[in-house]
Amino acid sequence: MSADAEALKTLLPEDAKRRLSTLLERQGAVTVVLDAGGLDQLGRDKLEIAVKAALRGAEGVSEVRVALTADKAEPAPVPRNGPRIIAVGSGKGGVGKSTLSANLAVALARLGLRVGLVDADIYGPSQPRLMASEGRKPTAHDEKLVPLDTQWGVRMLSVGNLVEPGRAVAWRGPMAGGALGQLMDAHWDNTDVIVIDLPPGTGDVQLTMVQKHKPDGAVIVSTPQDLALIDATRAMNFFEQTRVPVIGMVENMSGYVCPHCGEESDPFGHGGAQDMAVKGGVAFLGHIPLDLAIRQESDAGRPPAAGDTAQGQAFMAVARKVADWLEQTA
Ligand SMILES: Nc1ncnc2c1ncn2[C@@H]1O[C@H](COP(=O)(O)OP(=O)(O)OP(=O)(O)O)[C@@H](O)[C@H]1O
Repeated sequence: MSADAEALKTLLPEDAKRRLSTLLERQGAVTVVLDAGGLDQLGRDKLEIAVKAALRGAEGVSEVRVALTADKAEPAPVPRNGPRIIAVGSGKGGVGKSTLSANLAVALARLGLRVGLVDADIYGPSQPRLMASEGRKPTAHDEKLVPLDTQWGVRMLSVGNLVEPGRAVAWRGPMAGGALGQLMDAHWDNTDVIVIDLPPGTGDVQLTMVQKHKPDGAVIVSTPQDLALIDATRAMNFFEQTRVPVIGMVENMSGYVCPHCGEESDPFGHGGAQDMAVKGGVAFLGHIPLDLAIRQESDAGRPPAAGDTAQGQAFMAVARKVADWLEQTA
């Protein structure tokens, strides 16, 4: 552990020091994992607030994320025989993370895998629209949700299928964590891989999700713009800190193909994410063009990856690399 992290540990309230499992610091972003065993909701809230208050003012700290886990005495997670888990993350919203997640799931299914899709983007669930399951409600048996079937062979669960649109927006961290737990602990038998569409950013909800459900790997989506790339770096650091291997980076909205004349231009630049992947030592999984057809088809609930258009091929190329990674790390 670096000297900075050691110094930060001394600033924690006494109770938090006793409960500390991990404290990591990277470029001003501090990740704190605490054992919240025996605490009720009020106690958990107080602990989280106290830790954030203690560290936020500290020199060089720009961001504090807190994850509260169950009792420390609980056995460490054993290797699962269940589905592999791939988290799709981004440093910020609007870069096409949900679009990529849906199309990656459909493309992996086309490659012959049995695929599940979990929409963990609880504050803006868009998978029901992208996967044409709006208004459908999953059933439950044995107190576990049964994923919805879709016409592309991908089974899915989204908070958007559980609550009325807009209702989840007011949820606080623990409620959000509970809802995500239900989506993950569902009947995912006969599934090879679950693709999780994470909420944008690198905050507490993402941290809890990653701590609790231990993805096997992460795919990071970015646009080629400089600002988006700064955020993508944060996402990369986040997965590194939480010990989730980064499978690679996808550059979305890369090169604009004019629907009228077919000419290609680069409104957001081109290749930035690829350069960053190379510099950061992570694999580059491919470019997805900025193409009106992708938005129109996605909005209409027809994932482009299901077709053989140029857009569909771009998603298939990314999925092939992810499938290779899954095979190599099996
Ligand atoms: N390659 C693309 N070409 C054209 N439009 C795209 C492309 N990728 C995504 N979009 C559009 O951009 C918008 C944002 O995409 P999306 O919802 O997937 O992003 P997000 O990163 O998941 O956003 P949020 O963080 O808000 O959930 C959508 O309208 C989507 O259809």
